[in-house]
Order: sequence, then C-alpha cells, then structure tokens
Amino acid sequence: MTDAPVYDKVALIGLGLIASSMFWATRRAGLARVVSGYARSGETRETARRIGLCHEVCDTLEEAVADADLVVLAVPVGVMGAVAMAMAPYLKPGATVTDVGSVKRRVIEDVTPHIPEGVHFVPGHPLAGTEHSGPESGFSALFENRWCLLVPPESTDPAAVARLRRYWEGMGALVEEMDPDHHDLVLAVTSHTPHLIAYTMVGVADDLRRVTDSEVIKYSAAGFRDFTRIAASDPTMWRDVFLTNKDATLEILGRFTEELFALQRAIRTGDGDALHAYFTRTRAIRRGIIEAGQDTEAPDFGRVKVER
Ligand SMILES: NC(=O)c1ccc[n+]([C@@H]2O[C@H](COP(=O)([O-])OP(=O)(O)OC[C@H]3O[C@@H](n4cnc5c(N)ncnc54)[C@H](O)[C@@H]3O)[C@@H](O)[C@H]2O)c1
Ligand SMILES: O=C(O)C(=O)C[C@]1(C(=O)O)C=C[C@@H](O)C=C1
Repeated sequence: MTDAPVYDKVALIGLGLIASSMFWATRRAGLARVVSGYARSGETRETARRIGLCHEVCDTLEEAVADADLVVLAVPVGVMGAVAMAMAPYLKPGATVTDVGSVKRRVIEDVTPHIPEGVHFVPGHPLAGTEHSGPESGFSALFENRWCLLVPPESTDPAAVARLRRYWEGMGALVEEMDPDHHDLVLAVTSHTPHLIAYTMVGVADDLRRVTDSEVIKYSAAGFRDFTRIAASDPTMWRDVFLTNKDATLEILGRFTEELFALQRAIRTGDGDALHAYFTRTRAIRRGIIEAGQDTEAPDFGRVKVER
C-alpha cells in the first residue's frame, strides 16, 4: 500500500490484458479509492464481474467515466478516437484522460479533438505485455521494472503529467517522457517490426508443415518457439498497430529487407567473412546491453560465470 491514493476514481475503458493488469496493480498498491471498468461486450463485463475485476463494472461508458479523476483508454489503437468521442460528454472537468496504445502519433490525432476544454490528455504507453489478451489475462506484476513512456504535448498541464507519472510509478513502472514521433520510430524498431517478422516466420513454417508433416513444430528449437509465442498475440491489436504506425514500420521494414538481401547474397556466394563480421557486430551489441546493465529482464549470464 502507498500512503494515499493518487486518484480518487480511475475508470478503465476496455477490460483486456493491460486494463486488468492495471486494476490488480492499482488495488495492490492502493493507488485509487475506486476503479470502475467498462467493456463493450456483455460477455467481457460478465467475466470481469465473476473474477472481481474492478470495484464496479459498468454497462455504459457514461457510468464508468462519471466523476472519474483518471480515465484510461485501453482499447485497440484503431478505436481510440471513437471511444473518446463517445465518452467526451460525460468527463468530469479537471479530469485526466490517458491511453495505453502501442502507437502514439495516431492516437493523439484521433483523440485530441474530442477532449473537452478543462480536461487534460496525457497519452502513454507501458512497454510491457504478453501474447495473451482479455480480462482474465492480467496480473499485478506486469509493469514492474518496465518502462512506461508518456508523450504529453508541450501545452499539457505539468501537474497532470506529474500525477500520472506517480500513478505508473506506484504500479512499479519506470517512467520517461518522449516525443510521439520518436516513440513511434523507436517502437517500430523494438516491437512492431519484430512482431511482423515473427508472424511471417510462423506463417512460413506453417506452409512448410504441409510438406514435412508436423516436423516443423515437433522439432522446433527455443528461438522458433519464442516466435510462435509472439505470433500468438492478439490479431486486432496488431492489425491496428501496423495500420496506424504505417510510415515508421515501412521505413524499418525497408531497412530490414536490405540487410536481409545482403545476408542472403553472402550465403549464396559463400562469403563467410561477411557473415562472420555481421554476427560479430550483433553479438557485441547484445554484450554491450548486458554490460551496461540495461537488460532488466536478462539473467546474469552475460556478466557472471554460472556455477554448475
Ligand atoms: N498486449 C500488449 O502486449 C500491449 C502492451 C502495451 C500496450 N498495449 C496496448 O494496449 C491496448 C489494449 O491492449 P490489450 O493487450 O489490453 O488488448 P486486449 O485485447 O486484451 O483488450 C482490449 C479490450 O478492448 C475491448 N474493446 C475493443 N474495442 C472496443 C470498443 N470499441 N469499445 C470498448 N471496448 C473495446 C475488447 O473487447 C477488449 O476487452 C491496445 O491499444 C494495445 O496497443 C498492448
Ligand atoms: O512481451 C510481449 O509479448 C510483448 O509483445 C510486449 C510488447 C513488446 O513488443 O515488447 C508488445 C506491444 C507493446 O506495445 C508493448 C510491449
């Protein structure tokens, strides 16, 4: 428990992985007196009630956001604008609206026009997730030691940003502010393109499976299994990510394809030196990350000799 709640009432809109994790983390740390929740589908609301997700599960957006000091949009990026428009008339003056979408420029463009005068909009993005989705997939430790990027426009009230920062820190996250375009480019490199590569690789293996029976899956090594985990991520969420972060993803994909062609050529021409030099460079990058202590998830294998 923290000393005092950061917000009196928090409203979570869209009760999936991120919102449900936020509820459990908020409750664990006592960051809000009451958390309301709204989901579009009756089935999701029913599940939420059954598992005790949120202090109150509301059947309408109006009820959920009424009197809320913080409203969190935790729906797929493609519907953020429509949801913001629908809830706008019911927002409390002085409230803060935030979102957790994986793409920032487009969310800002879609949501900002619907934010009433006197309500603060502080877009955000926790860099934490799993391949699971829905109200039963959340857990309170999801954000611990993970970055949460806030991308407030310059004119945003600093007090609203500072309060949201305290909220995320209360859930265990490390918070940093970033420009939205920079955010979208960085995430295209670190998250969006890697997901596309995983989807593609699993698709290729699936095609092959028809040829080799079930061998591809049966003998899959750890690296490929990680690909299948990532490729199991929610199709709606990821469709929206690629449609709304189009330019940055295409830019990174273009560079990726160029490098892939260079490696393909090295393999075809038997250029072992080129392959070795490339892999030496990438290994040094990984080791640099570990030595700088920047990989919060990695075990100490890189730095410490493991006892057998
Ligand atoms: N999954 C991750 O790894 C991850 C990580 C960080 C941020 N995000 C972002 O968080 C947001 C939510 O992702 P999630 O993983 O919690 O998804 P999820 O699929 O688990 O949950 C999304 C919820 O939104 C609901 N929803 C969809 N359309 C709606 C609408 N029009 N009105 C109301 N509710 C609607 C769905 O029914 C579902 O309950 C997305 O914008 C995503 O980009 C996801
Ligand atoms: O760990 C995973 O499964 C994730 O894909 C999480 C992940 C990521 O790419 O790191 C996915 C999307 C987000 O917007 C943030 C985090």
